[in-house]
Amino acid sequence: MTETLQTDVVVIGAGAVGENAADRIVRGGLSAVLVEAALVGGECSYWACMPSKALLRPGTALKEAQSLAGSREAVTGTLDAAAVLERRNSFTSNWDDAGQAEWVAGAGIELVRGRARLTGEREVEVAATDGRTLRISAQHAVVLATGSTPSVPPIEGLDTTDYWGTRDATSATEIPGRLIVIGGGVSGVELAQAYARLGSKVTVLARHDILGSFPEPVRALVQEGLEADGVEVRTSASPASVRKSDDGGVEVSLEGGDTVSGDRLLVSTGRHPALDGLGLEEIGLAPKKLDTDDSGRVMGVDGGWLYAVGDAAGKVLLTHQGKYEARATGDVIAARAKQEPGSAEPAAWSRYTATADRYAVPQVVFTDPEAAMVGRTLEQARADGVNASETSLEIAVAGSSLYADNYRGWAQMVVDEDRRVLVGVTFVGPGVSELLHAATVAITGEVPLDRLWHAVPAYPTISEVWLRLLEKYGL
Ligand SMILES: Cc1cc2nc3c(=O)[nH]c(=O)nc-3n(C[C@H](O)[C@H](O)[C@H](O)COP(=O)(O)OP(=O)(O)OC[C@H]3O[C@@H](n4cnc5c(N)ncnc54)[C@H](O)[C@@H]3O)c2cc1C
Ligand SMILES: NC(=O)c1ccc[n+]([C@@H]2O[C@H](COP(=O)([O-])OP(=O)(O)OC[C@H]3O[C@@H](n4cnc5c(N)ncnc54)[C@H](O)[C@@H]3O)[C@@H](O)[C@H]2O)c1
Repeated sequence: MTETLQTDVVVIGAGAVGENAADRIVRGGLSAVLVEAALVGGECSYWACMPSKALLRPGTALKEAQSLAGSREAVTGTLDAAAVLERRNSFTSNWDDAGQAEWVAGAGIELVRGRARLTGEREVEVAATDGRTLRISAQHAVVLATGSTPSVPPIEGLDTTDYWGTRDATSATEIPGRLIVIGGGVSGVELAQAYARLGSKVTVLARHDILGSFPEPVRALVQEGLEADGVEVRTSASPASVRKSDDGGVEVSLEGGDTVSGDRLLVSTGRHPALDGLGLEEIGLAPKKLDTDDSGRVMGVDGGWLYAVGDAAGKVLLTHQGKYEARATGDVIAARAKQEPGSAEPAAWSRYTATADRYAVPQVVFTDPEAAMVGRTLEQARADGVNASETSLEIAVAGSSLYADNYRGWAQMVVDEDRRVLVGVTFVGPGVSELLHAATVAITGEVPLDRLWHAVPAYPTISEVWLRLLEKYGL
């Protein structure tokens, strides 16, 4: 049976990003239908951010207690893996999205459960989970918030071997004896450490180095942290083939001849926008990646009614940044519908653009030590034509020595010398994730270094490293 529905805006995908886009659209006075094929809340809530951080945090808390004389003596046991998994389950609401669906209803958004595809201009068809087919006409816009899909590397034998993706690793109910991780990116290192601390013997296979987008001192300290937990980190290790071993486990053969054996294989080799099966060809698009402007509008679509946000847009694959894009896009759709001034061609840094995507994206890698970076590295800044300098030092201040015995960390600031403002800041060390937002504010606000000098860090905190950086810079 086919039914028709009219609304102002259709949002496809109810991950964190789609939810936020629909919320802003409704707050802006328009109606919105939100279509979800699986769980409302998406990847981050059930298979990514929340469960992975829930798997990591108890190990870090234990390590923190062990890093101080006095509390160290009080810790006599090891992690209770079953209790960690149980706590993880509570953070995913046991993979039940009733609470999220309730929030959607409370926000005045109409939820349709099913798989959506574009069938023409402002037209969406949904194969609903209850068997109906819905044809939805959107008066103003359609927003793609369909997330991303794991990229599977062309490794011989992988298609016939049983392996874990990040979804399996974040929702697992058993701790493998020996875990092989292919991919030394953010997911790979976080999950490697989580499982090592839960009792697995872990080997990471990184094609080049781990955390390739971070400066070298970060990579070195995180690698040391992994190795301290017994993780074997093999860099410049390219898997050539994979096969099931005779003992029921898995064997990975590396280019050059070495073989690594394990009980489980985790493949975490990146993700790409989920655009397949969306009917983009119906409107003359067939991209691997969409081209969007800073308001989220997809370029090359007559009438400018199609938008993409979050992982689907493929600019920054991070929840907080996708939600930021969703706020800008939701607001601009509502404003354009009302022809509000400044919404047609919004200025950079207006509420209708996600300008920070280009200058000030913060990211934390929740390993122990943590790695935290915002903005550009020295190399990125120079490649962008910025007259950039770098100042870096080891984190060794009163606050860090109190935080942990034998504290080790490193900090770097990248300065645009022509404007004397920060364009990038990186920290690595225990507890540095909470330092990052100060850097994000300084970069986004383009705070002049001579004024930043007057932002005095409280004593004794790890933030004192800001003062040391500015002093070393020459202030
Ligand atoms: C292991 C792991 C850990 C991570 N940890 C972090 C972290 O700590 N911090 C961080 O910021 N980011 C983290 N990320 C990245 C983060 O998970 C993503 O950036 C975020 O989930 C993207 O949100 P989204 O709403 O764009 O997409 P998703 O959360 O993927 O949501 C998209 C939704 O669209 C639905 N959908 C797709 N196609 C259709 C269709 N045709 N019809 C209807 N519905 C459809 C899907 O079912 C899904 O629910 C992590 C990623 C991984 C893999
Ligand atoms: N804490 C966080 O914010 C967090 C945590 C996890 C994931 N994420 C995000 O989710 C996205 C996906 O994470 P990810 O770690 O899968 O992707 P990624 O792009 O960060 O890392 C993928 C890694 O796999 C490697 N790789 C690719 N093909 C390979 C092959 N054939 N053999 C060996 N190695 C190969 C790459 O060199 C890279 O190091 C990322 O954009 C990341 O930012 C964020």
